[in-house]
Amino acid sequence: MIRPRRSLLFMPGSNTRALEKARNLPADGIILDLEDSVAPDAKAMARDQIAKAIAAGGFGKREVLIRVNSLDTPWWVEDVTMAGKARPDGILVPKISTVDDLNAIANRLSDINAPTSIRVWAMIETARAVLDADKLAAASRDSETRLAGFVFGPNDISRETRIRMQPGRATMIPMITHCILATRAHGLEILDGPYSDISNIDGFATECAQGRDLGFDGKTLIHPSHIEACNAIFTPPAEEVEQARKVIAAFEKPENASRGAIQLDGRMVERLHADMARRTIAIADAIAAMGH
Ligand SMILES: CC(C)(COP(=O)(O)OP(=O)(O)OC[C@H]1O[C@@H](n2cnc3c(N)ncnc32)[C@H](O)[C@@H]1OP(=O)(O)O)[C@@H](O)C(=O)NCCC(=O)NCCSC(=O)C[C@H](O)C(=O)O
Ligand SMILES: [Mg+2]
Repeated sequence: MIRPRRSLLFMPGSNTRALEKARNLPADGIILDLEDSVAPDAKAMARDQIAKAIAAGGFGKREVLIRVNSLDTPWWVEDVTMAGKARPDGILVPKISTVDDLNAIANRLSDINAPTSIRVWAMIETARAVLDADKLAAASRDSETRLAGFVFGPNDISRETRIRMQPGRATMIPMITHCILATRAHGLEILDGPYSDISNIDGFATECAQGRDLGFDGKTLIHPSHIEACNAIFTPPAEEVEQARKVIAAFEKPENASRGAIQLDGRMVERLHADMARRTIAIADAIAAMGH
């Protein structure tokens, strides 16, 4: 089943107001954070608050992820244990670098008999993770890892590598493309990292459209004011959906049953375009079902 992931909004697990607001925001998903946005002395409180928020429900069709702390911290075991019991749709694990990291998360989830419905998302935000993106994505073939996809983390990549984050992202495009190829080679999803310049709505929209064109399935966000533009940019336009329906209808005609390529409105279309069209329609239908 295709699930729209145009917009996934991060919020600090320690921010009661944000957790409350999340129930009514038109994001496709929310990421309840225990990592960077939560101070060390607020980790326990945030963990408790997230568990209570998920138990209270009210997030509707929004996908709910918990971002736990990374494996090199004293908090991750308690974070994953809470998440396994709280039963979000998934957990997002920062600074995954090796398949052993993925296995450590899988083992903890298995030790606490966490339901298999809880999927794992890996943040790709270390140099090692980018270099080994294919190996990490290949680990999804072992269902024990529960790996559903990647989230690109430009801030940590910049911190570790000293590669600068610049408007237009020329410095980061090679690694973004490398990560996107790795996910697609193994049938995974991948979400773009957040845009920090909250008030620069034009800059945000430009980066969002670039992320879509590079092949991301959606974008992670840090502020509610980014949700609407993000949803609009990652929604297939009506004319694209209409064209997709025409392509499918054309190949369903009896006279085209044995043809691999046909002419439609002056353009060549092949059966691979019908496959792409079916995906466009599926995602458009899934977005319509979200109701926002
Ligand atoms: C950045 C913020 C701290 C700004 O917060 P604030 O100053 O309160 O913003 P506003 O006054 O503009 O807020 C207006 C209203 O919207 C609510 N709000 C704000 N942000 C969120 C949110 N993320 N989710 C839900 N609701 C939100 C405020 O409560 C206000 O509501 P109201 O009271 O009704 O007026 C803040 O936006 C924030 O904390 N954002 C998330 C930060 C975060 O999670 N960071 C971690 C993810 S990014 C990352 O980790 C990078 C990655 O790992 C990498 O390496 O690249
Ligand atoms: Mg990060």
